[in-house]
Amino acid sequence: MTEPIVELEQVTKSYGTHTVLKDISITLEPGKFYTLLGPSGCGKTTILRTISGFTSVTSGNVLFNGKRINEVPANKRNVNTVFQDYALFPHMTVAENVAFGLTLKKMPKDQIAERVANALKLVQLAEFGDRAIDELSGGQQQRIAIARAIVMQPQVLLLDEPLSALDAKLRREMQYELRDLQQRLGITFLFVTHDQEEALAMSDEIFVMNNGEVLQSGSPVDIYDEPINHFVADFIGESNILPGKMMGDYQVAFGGHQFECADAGIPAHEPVEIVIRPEDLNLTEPEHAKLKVTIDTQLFRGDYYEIAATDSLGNDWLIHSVNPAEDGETIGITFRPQDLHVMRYDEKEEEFDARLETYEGTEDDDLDET
Ligand SMILES: Nc1ncnc2c1ncn2[C@@H]1O[C@H](COP(=O)(O)OP(=O)(O)OP(=O)(O)O)[C@@H](O)[C@H]1O
Repeated sequence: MTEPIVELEQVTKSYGTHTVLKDISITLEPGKFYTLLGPSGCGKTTILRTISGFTSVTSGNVLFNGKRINEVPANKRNVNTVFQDYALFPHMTVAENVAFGLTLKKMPKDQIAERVANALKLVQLAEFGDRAIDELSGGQQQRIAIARAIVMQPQVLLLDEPLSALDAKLRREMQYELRDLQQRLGITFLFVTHDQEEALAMSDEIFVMNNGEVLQSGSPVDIYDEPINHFVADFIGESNILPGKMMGDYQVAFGGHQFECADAGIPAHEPVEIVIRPEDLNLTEPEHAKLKVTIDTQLFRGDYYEIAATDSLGNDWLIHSVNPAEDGETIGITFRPQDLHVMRYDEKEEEFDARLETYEGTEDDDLDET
């Protein structure tokens, strides 16, 4: 494994009796794009602040290149932050804004000019150095805030919801740009968002947080396909989450029937939850499927129909289908066993990872659609 650049070891942060970070352990490797994803107030910004040095930790360690930096002041850490509101100085030009940190460090003027020009080029605003800040669009201001951070040549760039003030289209463009910039610079980005689509699109690795804890970490695909619990399954993408019962390895019961699945290592008869993504469900004639649902309503979403339906036990279902259905119609739904994911109640990430590792690849690849 590559040597980590930043590590949080069992970091806890409390304000009085209010604990906002609970035993956080995360590792960042050089040159990767990481995202902290979670709802408002879950502690994302506080994690950034413990790394940048603007907040002290109550217990635990913050390491940078293997060295403990708990007591190292913010200005001595090789980390820069891009803030949500950009925090640009309105009375300075673009170039003066970008140069600000280097001027404070008393770097020679010609070197500053060269570094500023490079940074502006990297964010595609090479010609904008003499502009006033209020002559820039929101997206351009956003890029200047990034230029001001990268001009310092940090080893780690922290980005606190940097795209939240932009409209949807610009936000998408900036997602490409930021990802591209991270790859060109080759430095570690730790990006904060509460937007799951943004996290899935941009990250090498996501830390899903709730209530001061990291619930799950992994690649976007792993987290989407194998969420650890109800919160993660619900927060990331759209899901059908139903109560069920494990019947033995690769067998699970829910909705009044037993199904093959790709999950194992869970005791028989244990109550579990089932996740099936709406896009993994197929509509068929009722006689061709164990599960039958009645269509409640549907919305045309451009490239698919989003269909809301209910099964005979009263469970709600969300189905994405390229073909429309008819309101009130009873239809069958099928899915592939490998698209059904079983979650244990209260399983910890280490137990979940160990179980996946033991059983991964041992499932029968010839499982039939049910
Ligand atoms: N200086 C402080 N004093 C007391 N409580 C604080 C302080 N800073 C943050 N908190 C609390 O810590 C919790 C986590 O806040 P934090 O800003 O890290 O959340 P967040 O996930 O970044 O939220 P958002 O997405 O809304 O920015 C919140 O309950 C917040 O009220």
